[in-house]
Amino acid sequence: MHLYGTGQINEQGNLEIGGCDTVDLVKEFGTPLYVYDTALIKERARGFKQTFEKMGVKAQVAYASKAFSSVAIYQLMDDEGMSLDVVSSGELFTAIQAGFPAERIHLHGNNKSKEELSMALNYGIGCIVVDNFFEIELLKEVVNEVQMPVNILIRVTPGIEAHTHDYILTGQEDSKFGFDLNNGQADRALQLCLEQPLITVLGVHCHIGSQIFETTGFILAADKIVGKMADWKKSVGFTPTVLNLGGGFGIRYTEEDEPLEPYQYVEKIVHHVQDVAANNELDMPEIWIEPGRSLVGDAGTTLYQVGSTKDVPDTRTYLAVDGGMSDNIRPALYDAKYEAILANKATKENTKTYAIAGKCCESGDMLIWDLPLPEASPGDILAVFCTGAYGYSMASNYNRLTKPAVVFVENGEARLVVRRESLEDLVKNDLPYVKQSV
Ligand SMILES: Cc1ncc(COP(=O)(O)O)c(C=O)c1O
Ligand SMILES: N[C@@H](CCCC[NH3+])C(=O)O
Repeated sequence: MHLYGTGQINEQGNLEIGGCDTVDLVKEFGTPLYVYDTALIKERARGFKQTFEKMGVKAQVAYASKAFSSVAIYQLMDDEGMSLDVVSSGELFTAIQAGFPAERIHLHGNNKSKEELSMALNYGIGCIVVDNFFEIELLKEVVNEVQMPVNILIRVTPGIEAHTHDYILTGQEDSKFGFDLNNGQADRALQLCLEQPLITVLGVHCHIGSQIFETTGFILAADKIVGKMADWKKSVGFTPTVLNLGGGFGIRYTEEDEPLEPYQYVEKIVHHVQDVAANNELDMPEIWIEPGRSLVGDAGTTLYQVGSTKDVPDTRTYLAVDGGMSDNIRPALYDAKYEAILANKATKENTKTYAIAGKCCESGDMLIWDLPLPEASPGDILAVFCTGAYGYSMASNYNRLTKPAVVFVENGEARLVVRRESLEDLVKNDLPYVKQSV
C-alpha cells in the first residue's frame, strides 16, 4: 500500500489523512467526499518555489487551476505566494472572488471571448497568454476601447509533444494551441503585438503535455524557444524577458509512475536554460512554470461508500460505490489507473479482487478494474488515492448526481471548502415547461 503525504493507518486500522480519521470524515461530511491533504499541497508549492529562490533565478510558479478550481484552493495558493493560471471567465471570477491578487493571474485559452479579455483587463490581470491571430485582433480592440495597457506572453508550439515517457517531434500540425514557432507564425504574432503601444510583450509560453516524468521535453522546448529569442534579438532588436515552460510535471498514480521531485524538475530546467541563454549571448530570462496536477493531484483522495456487488461467475465481482464517472471521469476518458484501499479495513489482508464500478448508467463507468481488497461489505469506505487533479474540476451532474463536497484536512482539523450540491441545487436553474397556445 502506498500512502501519500500525511496519510497513515491509525490504531483503529483506519486510513487517516491530515490527522483526521477518514471514517469520521465520512460520518461528518458524507460520501462521495474529496479530501485534500493541504500540508502536501504546501510542500509541493514550496518545492517548486524555493528551488528557484535558492538558485537565485527570477521566477513565477503559477498554479494551473484547471486541475482544481475553488475559492479555498486559490486562497491557499495565494498564501503560498504562487501565481495563478486561469483559462476562462469562470476561473478568473472565482479567483477574484477569492481575493487572489489580479497582478499574479495569467489568462490562458485558445478561444478567449472579447468579454473575457475585457474582464481580465478591468481586473488588472498580470498577463494574458495570447494564443492566436484572432485573439490579437480582439485584444487590440479591447485595449484601445478601455485605453489600458496589458502584458502578454506569446504562446508557441515548439514542435515538441510529450507523451508521458517519450518525446515526439511533431512539427506543429496537430495542436489547437499557440503559434507555430517554425513556420513564421510566431514571428508575425510578435510583430503585430510589438506594433501596439498598449501591449507589452513580456515573453514566450509553451506547454508540451501532461504527466511527464523527465526533463528532456522541457529542455528541448527551451532550446527551441531560446534560439528563437536570439533570432528576434538580431532581427527585430527585441529580447523577451520571460520564458514560460508550462506545466505537466507528473505524479505517482500507481507503481508504474516514477515522477521526479519538484526541485529536480526545476534544477535541471534552470541549469539548462542558463547554459543555452549564455551560449546565445542572452540574459537569463525569468522562468515561469504552471504546475497543476503535481501541486494537488496526489494530495486528493476520494472517499466513497460501498453499496451493491455483482458476481459474474468465473469472471469478476463488481463492487459498486456511490459515485463514479460523475466525480472522476479520468478512467473512462483516458483509461487512467488508480490505487485504492478500504479505509475502514486498512490493516486487513487483501483476499479478493474487485472491479470497482460507479453508479452511473454506463457500462464504462468503472473506476478500477482489478483491485485487490479485503472482503468488502456494504457501508465500507473505499478511498481512491490521487484524485486531487482533474477530479472535482471535471465532475459533472450526469444522471443528475450531485457534485460531492470538498474538505481540506491538516493537523487533525477538517474544513469544509466546497459544500455538497443539494437536490435543490440541481433544479435551481431549471424553468418550467409552458404549453404554447395555438
Ligand atoms: C497551458 C497549460 N499550463 C499548465 C497545465 C497544467 O498541466 P499539469 O496539470 O499537467 O501540470 C496545462 C494542462 O495540461 C496547460 O494546458
Ligand atoms: N484533464 C487531463 C489533463 C489535461 C490538462 C489540461 N491541459 C487529465 O486529467 O489528465
